[in-house]
Amino acid sequence: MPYGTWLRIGQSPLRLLRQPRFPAAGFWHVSGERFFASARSGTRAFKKVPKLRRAQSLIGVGLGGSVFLAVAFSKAAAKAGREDEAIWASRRGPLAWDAQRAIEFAPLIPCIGSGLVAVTITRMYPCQVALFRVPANVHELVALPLSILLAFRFQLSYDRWWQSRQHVQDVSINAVAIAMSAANNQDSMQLSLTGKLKGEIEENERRLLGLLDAACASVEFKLSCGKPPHPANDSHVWEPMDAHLNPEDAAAIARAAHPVLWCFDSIFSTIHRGQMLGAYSAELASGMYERATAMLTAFRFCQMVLQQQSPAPFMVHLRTLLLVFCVSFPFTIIGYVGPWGLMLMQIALSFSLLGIEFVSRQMEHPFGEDESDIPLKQVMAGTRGIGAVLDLRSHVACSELKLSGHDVRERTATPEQCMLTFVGTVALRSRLAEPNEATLLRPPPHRGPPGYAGCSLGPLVLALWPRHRPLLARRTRRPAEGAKVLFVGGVPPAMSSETILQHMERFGPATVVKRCRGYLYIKFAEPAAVAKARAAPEHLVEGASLTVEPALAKKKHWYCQTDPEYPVRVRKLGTGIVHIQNMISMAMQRHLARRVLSLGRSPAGFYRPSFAGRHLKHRMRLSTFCLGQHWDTLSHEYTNVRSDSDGLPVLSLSEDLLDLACGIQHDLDQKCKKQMFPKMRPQACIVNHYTTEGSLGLHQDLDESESSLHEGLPVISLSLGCSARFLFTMSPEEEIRSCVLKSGDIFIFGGPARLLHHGIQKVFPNTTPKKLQGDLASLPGRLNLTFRQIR
Ligand SMILES: O=C(O)CCC(=O)C(=O)O
Ligand SMILES: [Fe+2]
Repeated sequence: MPYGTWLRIGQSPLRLLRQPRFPAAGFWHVSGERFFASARSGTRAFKKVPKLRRAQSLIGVGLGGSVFLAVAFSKAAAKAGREDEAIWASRRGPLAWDAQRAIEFAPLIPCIGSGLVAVTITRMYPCQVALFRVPANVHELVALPLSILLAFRFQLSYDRWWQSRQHVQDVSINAVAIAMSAANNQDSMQLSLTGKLKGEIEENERRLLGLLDAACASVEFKLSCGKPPHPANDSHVWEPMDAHLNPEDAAAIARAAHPVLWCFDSIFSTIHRGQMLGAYSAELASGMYERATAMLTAFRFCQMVLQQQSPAPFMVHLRTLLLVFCVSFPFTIIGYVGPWGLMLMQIALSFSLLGIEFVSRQMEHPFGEDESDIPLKQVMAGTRGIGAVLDLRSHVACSELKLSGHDVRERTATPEQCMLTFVGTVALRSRLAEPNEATLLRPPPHRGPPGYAGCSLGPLVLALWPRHRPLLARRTRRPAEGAKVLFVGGVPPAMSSETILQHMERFGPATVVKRCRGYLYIKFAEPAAVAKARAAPEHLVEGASLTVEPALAKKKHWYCQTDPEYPVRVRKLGTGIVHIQNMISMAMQRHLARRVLSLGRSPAGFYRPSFAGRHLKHRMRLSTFCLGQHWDTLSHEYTNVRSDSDGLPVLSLSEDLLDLACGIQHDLDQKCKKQMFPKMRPQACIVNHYTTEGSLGLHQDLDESESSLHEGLPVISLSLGCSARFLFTMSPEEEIRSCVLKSGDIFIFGGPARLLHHGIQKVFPNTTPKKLQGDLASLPGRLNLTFRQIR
């Protein structure tokens, strides 16, 4: 049909075509008509519009050139070993033609089919194409719900993949942590125990290590459904599930209907037995139980992901819309673009929309044999090695460990140091394949106590390099006077200071500087004696295990943040409400963490309080202990003894903590250049510990004296460890606001906001700063210290 006829015939039905309904139809509209015309009448149409032809050629060359450049860049990146940039050229890229390609083209086939039908129609009935067109508005109506569903689907599947990956990691990390807690404790026990009991404890520890190893192997087996992983996800070393189990356990796991549950059941009973044998303190055991429960929870999550598909109504609806949209698309643009353009657009649209759906489907099943599936064996391999590494340690006495050729034999080490040295060695040997785990287990960089110097390479090298000795001395920043004083915690109320002094004098001449409830300070004549006392594996006095750490030097404001990585920011959240981000230095945070741990472990340490509900007593979702004055959660009074639990005298509030609270107020005033709150001198400090399941309902701190409340003396709250969402409001009728309190943050409320309603809604797991993880390893979660003046 000649070109003129086409236009003439097209007057009535094809008038529609002139109204650009499809995006960018203006340009393509003309070109499409001319293309169809040219198909019938040779190249006449193009000859008439040479500019248009040039433009089309330029666009073609531009697109082709971009693809060529992208591929060339990817190839160059692949050659340079930059796998992350080699997307197009990699064996997972869209241009790969083997089964490794990450994107499937198969779903394009039906869509290409409908494109071909549309092209055939335009060829056969060029004058009637308008009759076959689906109005663009219909497509727009379908496009909106479709894009919402696709975005939702993609996000959820990606989260599902990523969360599963994290949960697999959690299984592995918690297994390592339990193994290390057990072995670390075992080390200190070994030195004080002999005979049958020691044998039983050792046997129990070996069993626990074997069970943890079997738990990891059985979790892998269950999640991979026994199928071998993709070669890229395989691990070099993979022993059978029962490789480290004793013969009875090996037989039992073979018989067990559900080996994973059997392993966890046995892990729980082994921890319990360790506790019965006296190998693990209640706190240590409860930490281990918590980690074992976290492992089980993580496994359960992965199992749910394995078994649970996305709900059918959602999937059916999404895919129906998708199919309707993609298959009918060529009939919307029919007549607007030429056959080639139509096919290209159809392929591009189907590829992008179906691509989202099929990528989502791949991620929805994160366990399997595909390369993009979670590398279960690789994640677990590092953990499975840990049993052997810990076993190995028992053959290598800590005092003989050599760290990268530097003999540290001269340094007598505490179990804590041994652990750090050991972990350092493990990391150096790269026994833990996973970079995350190695980072997690790496000892925190040396900052504080000089005794740690033997445990990390940096200070050791500095110490051996004379030019840098002054630098090292500065980093330890403990004045000579402070270095002679030792803080002794865990002191039972009935134990006399003389008895403790007698015990300590074996390290050097000493005097008692100050005796408080629950702890005391000893001053030695020589700083070396402090190091010796700290290096002793245990301080058992009249059956009580005392904890020691160097006392803090009294240096003004040394607790303040100086690290530019953590900028201090004062946020005024309302009249009388201030949040100071990152106020407390990492050195102080570590010191506080150790102090809280040592006090919390003593007899008057952490307990789980209850509060009186209307009919029943409820247990609070946190553990607590008080310093200075005890806050009775049942009678809501401050007392000198723990009247709502064991009746023990409350631990004293040490002067350094008191100074800290006063210093914080002083510093805040300096920063804000005015007095922010009436001056408060704390008489009580409540120390709370929240696990990641912990929370504290909205409440007011009302139990201080009327005058304290009336004057608006502030409550100062200091956070350590995991971050938490803190809720607050002036009255329950008003909007509840929230802020995230991170480790080292201070929250103060006082003045007109003294009766603020506040609480902790959620503790975010795995948010403890890396440098603090080592100190809080046996008490993961969040710590909070609130200072208040009672009278
Ligand atoms: O943990 C916190 O941040 C709040 C503690 C608290 O409100 C309290 O102990 O009264
Ligand atoms: Fe409170």
